[in-house]
Amino acid sequence: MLARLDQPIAAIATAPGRGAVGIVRVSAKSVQAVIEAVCGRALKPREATYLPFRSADGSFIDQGIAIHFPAPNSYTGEDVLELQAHGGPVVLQLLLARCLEAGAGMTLRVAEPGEFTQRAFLNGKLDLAQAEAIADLIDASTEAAARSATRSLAGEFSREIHVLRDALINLRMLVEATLDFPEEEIDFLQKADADGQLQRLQLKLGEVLERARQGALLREGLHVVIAGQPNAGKSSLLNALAGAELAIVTPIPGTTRDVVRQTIQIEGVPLHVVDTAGLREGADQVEQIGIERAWGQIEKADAVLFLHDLTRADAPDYRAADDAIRAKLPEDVPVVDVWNKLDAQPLVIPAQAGTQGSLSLSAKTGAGLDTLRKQLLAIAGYHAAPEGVFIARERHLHALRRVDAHLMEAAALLAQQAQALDLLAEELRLAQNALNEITGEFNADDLLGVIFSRFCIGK
Ligand SMILES: Nc1nc2c(c(=O)[nH]1)N(C=O)[C@@H](CNc1ccc(C(=O)N[C@@H](CCC(=O)O)C(=O)O)cc1)CN2
Ligand SMILES: Nc1nc2c(ncn2[C@@H]2O[C@H](COP(=O)(O)OP(=O)(O)OP(=O)(O)O)[C@@H](O)[C@H]2O)c(=O)[nH]1
Repeated sequence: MLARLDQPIAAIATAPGRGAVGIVRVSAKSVQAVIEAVCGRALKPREATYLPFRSADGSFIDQGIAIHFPAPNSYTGEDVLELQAHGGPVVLQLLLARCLEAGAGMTLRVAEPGEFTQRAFLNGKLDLAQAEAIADLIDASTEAAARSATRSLAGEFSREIHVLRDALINLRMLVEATLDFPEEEIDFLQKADADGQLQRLQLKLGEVLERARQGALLREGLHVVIAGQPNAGKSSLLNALAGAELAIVTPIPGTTRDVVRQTIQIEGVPLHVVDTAGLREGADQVEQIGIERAWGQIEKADAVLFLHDLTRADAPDYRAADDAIRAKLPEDVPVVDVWNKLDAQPLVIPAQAGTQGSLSLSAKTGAGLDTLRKQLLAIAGYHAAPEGVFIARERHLHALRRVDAHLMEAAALLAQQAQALDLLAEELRLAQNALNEITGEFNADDLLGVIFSRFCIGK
């Protein structure tokens, strides 16, 4: 692996397919050999030069722009050459092949996915959270997700983590110093307000965790399943939410036989909506498979919109069939009772106990859709002002929750009048490790450096 990290790499940096401009990038200890062979002249550092890209036989592959980013001032921190050509798949493949040929002497190879960014991380250009934010920015499905990824990329998330880490290091210094001078122990910790420090740290961690949770929501989105009896208007609701005719709508019960998916957004939160086959007994074989798939989707959902037909709300057999469905809904998935066709039957239906609420709307006219959208955001727990959110991943949330658990342990130990100072120290150490996982900084010397620089050990 390490040897591979030393190898020069090249790749087409732009999306596959046709485009106005396409870029081939080379990163190596030195890209001079490739510059000489392909550009046929020296390049001024970090300056765009318009020139022909040359084949080995001297013919031109394309006329384009070349930029040399001398190490270490480049995206990867290595020597980087960028060739900006016309964006055709064939011309870019030819240019890449030409670079590989020109760099054969230094074993230039095609980069693996993420390898340029991995080098940027290893060369200290970015930390791990920032590197992940680059991928999240590229994958963002809404503007809010993209903006919060940019904030993480700019280091906002990492800065919050560093603030937590610095406070944690201070506390660890206190505890570890107390360990070294046991006769002063309790006094020392009390005087330095170790309790207060820990409490403030926990409070701050709670805030960061909440912001990260909002960011993770922007990244992952919410999986919502529309379920209910045939003809309740499930496909109509999907279409109304999406603002497009995606699913087939007919008055014939059992129209939707397979799941239909669509990602829409509410205030920037991606919503993965699934329309399912109507749930009923005595369906034919194909419909039955659709119904089984519907239940499979319901079990995996973050929320279920249980759709009912308001015009049939008074029919005992209709209510009985709804009750049968309700009895089978998983307990741990939030359910919203949605009474549809409000335009045809203007009735207000009492809230169903034990659900995330009940509302009525018309998929046909759109009345009540806004209330539903707000309800979905509330279930997701999304309430952030988008400018305060930074993108985060499940991995980050997991690490932050582990930090939280270690700090709770530490608080419990501290409350026991420091009878187990070494255990307390260990909990704080584990908390810091979990924090460091987020930014990818695992270096134990960090802590030692700070301790030694601030404490006079000989004293
Ligand atoms: N043409 C082009 N556009 C691009 C990229 C690229 O590689 N090429 N990027 C890549 O994905 C992104 C920009 N990322 C970059 C990050 C750092 C440096 C760079 O030269 N850094 C130096 C100098 C910094 C400075 O002058 O402030 C350094 O870090 O020392 C360049 C691009 C998006 N746009
Ligand atoms: N008046 C009125 N009719 C509606 C409304 N929503 C849906 N419908 C009608 O109800 C019928 C069934 O709608 P669909 O959206 O196909 O219902 P579904 O629940 O997907 O049906 P299945 O595919 O059978 O499960 C169609 O004739 C729709 O036009 C509404 O808000 N008001």
